[in-house]
Amino acid sequence: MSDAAEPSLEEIRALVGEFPAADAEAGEAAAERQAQLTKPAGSLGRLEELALWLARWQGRPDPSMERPRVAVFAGNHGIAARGVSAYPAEVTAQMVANFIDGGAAVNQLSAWVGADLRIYEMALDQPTADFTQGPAMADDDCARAMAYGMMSVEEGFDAMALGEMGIANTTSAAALCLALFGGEARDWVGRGTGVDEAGLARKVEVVEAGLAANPEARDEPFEALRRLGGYELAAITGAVMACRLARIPVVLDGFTCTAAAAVLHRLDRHALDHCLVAHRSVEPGHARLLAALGKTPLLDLDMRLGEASGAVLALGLLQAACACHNGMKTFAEAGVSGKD
Ligand SMILES: O=C(O)c1ccc[n+]([C@@H]2O[C@H](COP(=O)([O-])O)[C@@H](O)[C@H]2O)c1
Ligand SMILES: Cc1cc2nc[nH]c2cc1C
Repeated sequence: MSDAAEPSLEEIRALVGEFPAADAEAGEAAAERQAQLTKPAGSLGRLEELALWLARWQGRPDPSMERPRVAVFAGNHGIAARGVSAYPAEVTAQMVANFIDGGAAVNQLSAWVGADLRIYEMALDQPTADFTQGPAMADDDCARAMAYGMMSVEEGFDAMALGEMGIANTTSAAALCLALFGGEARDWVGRGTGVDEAGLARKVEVVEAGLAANPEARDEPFEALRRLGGYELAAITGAVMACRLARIPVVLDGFTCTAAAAVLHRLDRHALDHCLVAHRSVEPGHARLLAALGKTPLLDLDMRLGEASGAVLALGLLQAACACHNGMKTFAEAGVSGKD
């Protein structure tokens, strides 16, 4: 039974219909300034696009990246017991301890960009159910995880970088993508933390068994999330929604994080307009997913770590885009001759 204070999945789903559009006026004002900056038109390439995208979603002609937040959600998965990861399930909690202690890659990268890093640990001692046997989450557990992710979003941040930690979650993400976008299990499955050939074959089997046990996952995106996702994935879906409602730009990390956000794309193809994908993960399903979403990642650094590492790197590029956009002189200010 769902508590009166806790929203149901239906109530959360209804929020998609309330998603605001970007601020076109702020975008136009930013574009007008950009056209006057001391560079050949378009010569800063995607840095120019990034500045305009930030301006539209922040609703200001001078986009800011002084206050970025990083949110990493951690959860455990019942399917971890099926030998689908190169690492044991205990690593999820051990890495959370490492994040809190400051010893992980995401800590160093967050310090490098000056981001506020938050770790959200989600009932690590209670993994989701094994989705080869039925739904991973009950309705109210999934709704609660989504609401938890939504609550991580506070006003006052310039952008939100999202990421996850959860042993076995690349298998969950693969099953989710198969339910959302179709194809074959092998199209969405990869080596994750580094499984061998036998591990890869087990991942394919587990994804196929998951879809066989949860045929309803193909019918509706939130059902796919509930049946095949995990707590950290549901929290990411919720955080992406809350950012959209607050018009906070989002930077998505790798395959697992993008898969969680993709649930919303299947409900509304403009639902992820406030999101950019930081990098293309080595996980082969990520390229396929990016194509399905029509998103071009910013970076391709052969990374496959997760924990928001790629997303935080991309925050650095957003800061560079803002520095140029706000700090450069115009042709008139600098006394540089324009195009003939
Ligand atoms: O998101 C990605 O692109 C990604 C690719 C490979 C591994 N990961 C991370 O590794 C864990 C999942 O890998 P696995 O092999 O346990 O499914 C999880 O903690 C993720 O953060 C993440
Ligand atoms: C060590 C380790 C660190 C991680 N960070 C995110 N996912 C991870 C998976 C493992 C195995």
